[in-house]
Amino acid sequence: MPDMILAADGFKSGFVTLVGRPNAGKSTLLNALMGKKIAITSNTAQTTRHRFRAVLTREGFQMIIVDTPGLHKPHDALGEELNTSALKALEDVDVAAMLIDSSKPIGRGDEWVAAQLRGCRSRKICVLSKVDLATPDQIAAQREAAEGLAEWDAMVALSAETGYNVDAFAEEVVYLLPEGPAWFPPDMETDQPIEVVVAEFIREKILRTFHDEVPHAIGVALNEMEYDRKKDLYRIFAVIYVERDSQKGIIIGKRGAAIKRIGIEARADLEQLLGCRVFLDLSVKVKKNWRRDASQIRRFGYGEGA
Ligand SMILES: Nc1nc2c(ncn2[C@@H]2O[C@H](COP(=O)(O)OP(=O)(O)OP(=O)(O)O)[C@@H](O)[C@H]2O)c(=O)[nH]1
Repeated sequence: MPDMILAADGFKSGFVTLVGRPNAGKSTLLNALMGKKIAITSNTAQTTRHRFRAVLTREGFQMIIVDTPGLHKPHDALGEELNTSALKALEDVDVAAMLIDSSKPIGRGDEWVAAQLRGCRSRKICVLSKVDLATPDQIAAQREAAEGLAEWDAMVALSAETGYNVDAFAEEVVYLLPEGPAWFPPDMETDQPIEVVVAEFIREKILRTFHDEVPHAIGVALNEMEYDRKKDLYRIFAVIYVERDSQKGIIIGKRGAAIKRIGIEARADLEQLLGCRVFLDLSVKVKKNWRRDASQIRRFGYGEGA
């Protein structure tokens, strides 16, 4: 990275959080802002489990992005954990950006998220997401409806998928950030340990392969991850935890076909992430009710205090 002035008159820095109901497009926007894949995405709602920090440093600013899990009404212990961390993320951020899917009518979920936002002190940006899926009339109507939800400092209609207006969104965020120095080194892009990112990448492949068949019933733990310097190769041994024998069967598939495909896809992504060859060993274990036990959730590395 070239020399960069990281503390000077006019340098801006601060914390930004992306909120919105599950599937609104928060992780995709985070990846689009970063210009690379950092967060996992999928069609299954509530994909994001970690309070995740990404750091974007450019000439004149540093934004630290907290990608919150979708705010929603909890229905099990995992849900409660997610809600608590989402609400915590709203405190003490400089800018909160609420994503509203342009292609879907505003619903009670959006209203609920907006109500949480109204009470917080941060500056607020309304993001109308996924405009590539909506007609101009739909977007105009959404804009009008969204205006009544909170007192917005700015409103941006964008598509994280095509990249349309992602830069405009970044500019609005920077405009609203306070002046301050860079808090992190400019080449640092995430504060997650690499093991967590690796486990999340594997989980993403499973969610994408099975959609709603095994939605929240899986957790991924790494038993071992070691780098072989001589061979320039990572050896990764991961365990996929499920709640029931039937789920184990689904994940393994006929004669191991499903888990083999997951392994191949995850390995391709991991080789890109780690910049070297990867040997990936996946196994599946049944652990009943792990989702209902909050201490277990922490042990798996999800939620607060992980
Ligand atoms: N067409 C289109 N699809 C998008 C866009 N942004 C996100 N998506 C898709 O919408 C789905 C949900 O996106 P995510 O980024 O995972 O949503 P999220 O808000 O992080 O979801 P949670 O983790 O459940 O809170 C994924 O299938 C994305 O590919 C967009 O701008 N255009």
